[in-house]
Amino acid sequence: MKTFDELFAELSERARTRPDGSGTVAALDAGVHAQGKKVLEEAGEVWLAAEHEDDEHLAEEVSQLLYRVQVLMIGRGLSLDDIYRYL
Ligand SMILES: N=c1c2ncn([C@@H]3O[C@H](COP(=O)(O)OP(=O)(O)OP(=O)(O)O)[C@@H](O)[C@H]3O)c2ncn1[C@@H]1O[C@H](COP(=O)(O)O)[C@@H](O)[C@H]1O
Repeated sequence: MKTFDELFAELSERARTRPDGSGTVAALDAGVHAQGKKVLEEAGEVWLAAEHEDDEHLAEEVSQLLYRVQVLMIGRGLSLDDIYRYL
């Protein structure tokens, strides 16, 4: 189990060290267009799960959306503070 900030730190480290076999490195290399499509895809799955699935399934979909948003943020070079100053 990890928090939003801990996942962001882990993904930032993946971006920095680029370990073999990392899905995050592949997602970053795919570029902002592919990253944005993933965000939209996961957002749609969250919406559908909220309407039709149980809490467990919904929570899993939300976790995937958060992951995809973090990949897009790191791809564009945004930090957590860049976001938090608007919350
Ligand atoms: N939290 C996640 C996470 N959430 C979602 N995903 C990716 O998103 C996929 C699920 O999304 P989809 O529904 O689009 O499934 P899919 O279409 O079969 O996936 P793709 O073929 O598009 O990859 C998963 O198979 C993962 O590839 C994640 N990949 C990694 N993490 C975490 O990120 C960290 C770094 O991971 P690596 O970079 O892979 O080492 C680790 O802590 C992981 O647990």
